[in-house]
Amino acid sequence: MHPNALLDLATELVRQVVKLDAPADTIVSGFFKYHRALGQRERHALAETAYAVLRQRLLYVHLAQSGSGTMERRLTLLAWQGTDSFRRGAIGPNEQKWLADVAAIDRATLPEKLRHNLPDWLANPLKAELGEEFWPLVEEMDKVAALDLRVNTFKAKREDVQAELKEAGIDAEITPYSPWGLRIHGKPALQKLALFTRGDVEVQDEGSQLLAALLQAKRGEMVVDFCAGAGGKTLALGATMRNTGRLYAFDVSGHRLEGLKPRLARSGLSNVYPAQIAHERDERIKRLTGKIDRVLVDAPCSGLGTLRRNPDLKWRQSPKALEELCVKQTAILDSAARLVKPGGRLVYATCSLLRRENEAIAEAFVAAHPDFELLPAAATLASAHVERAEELDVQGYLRLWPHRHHTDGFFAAAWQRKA
Ligand SMILES: C[S@@+](CC[C@H](N)C(=O)[O-])C[C@H]1O[C@@H](n2cnc3c(N)ncnc32)[C@H](O)[C@@H]1O
Repeated sequence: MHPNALLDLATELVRQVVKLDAPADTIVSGFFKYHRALGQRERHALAETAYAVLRQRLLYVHLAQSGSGTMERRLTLLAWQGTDSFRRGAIGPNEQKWLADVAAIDRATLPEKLRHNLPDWLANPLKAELGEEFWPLVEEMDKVAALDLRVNTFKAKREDVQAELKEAGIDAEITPYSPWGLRIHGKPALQKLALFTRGDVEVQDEGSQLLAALLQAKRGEMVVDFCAGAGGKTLALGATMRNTGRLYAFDVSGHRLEGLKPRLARSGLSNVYPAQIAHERDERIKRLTGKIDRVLVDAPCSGLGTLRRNPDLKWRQSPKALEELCVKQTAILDSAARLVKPGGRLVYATCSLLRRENEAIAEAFVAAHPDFELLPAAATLASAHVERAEELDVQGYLRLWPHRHHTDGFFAAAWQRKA
């Protein structure tokens, strides 16, 4: 495609994502469905440019106050993630000069807000939580996440999958913590590989894999994945259960549960029972009261731990939405806890970085439920063959940070119901 035409398309995509009226990944995939002729490298340049605008939106909007052309074109030129020669081929001397002038600005002299590119309601609690580590987190969240795979150990061995990927020209390293993980840098097309279609691997961030390790569902048990969605964690739990016992996958969204079906078919698991529920107090759930060995609550949350992949969330979430989520999290956790039998295990997890959705919810839960006692994360994870588990534990909770662990941000608390 001619550079001018590609830049125009990139500008159009940026125009759509900065409206912030829908999730960026939905907009990007819809855009590519419409523009089918775009090649792999062109798609990559366009998507990464749109994401770069979202990551550093405050900075780019500030810099784009100068220059000419539409605001979206200026943002696109500033954030361009394709080759530089391509960008040069699409612009005239005036834009060239403007870009050079902007590049000469010393970013370190800019106000703090333009350097961290976060709304105050998010920057302030993170600074309070992390102190000097706030800036390494900011830096890490501006990076593109690596691609993590979870090996389906019900079907395959990690070293065999690694060798098969190597044969396909893909270098995959063993993840530092998860006993089932492989990490790939770059974005090779995996969907057509035999090991993907036959269900030997699933794409899953190492952090998500560690939540399944914390629940440690075993052979023959009754297990509930209370907020199963498209079943990323369900599949990991089914594999640790070695396809035995009974694993209920609940969610209020039938659409999300639909997404589980093809993955389940690939996985070879037949112990999973997906069911759409109306809400967390659904009659179907009540029948399971006190009968379940292990319950996972992968709660709906702000998703702010996934900013590397979903940078639009920092602009689309709000303090009000956060408060509503916290009410929901408390209600779901309360209902899910009723299912756990004496001696059974409950795990509450989010992919949020904020205390408000994490420690605060967990602390309020134990205050209201003295029959649940914390299972310290380090020892619990170590017993599930997680390497260097002590690095993941903060005050007994699993706490994953992008800049410390190179995973998405996650929180999880595991409790045992007293017998
Ligand atoms: C963080 S996502 C789950 C992701 C999923 N566990 C995975 O690994 O792919 C949270 C899910 O909670 C679901 N949810 C929201 N309210 C719920 C409720 N009251 N009861 C059960 N699930 C609920 C949402 O539909 C969403 O799929």
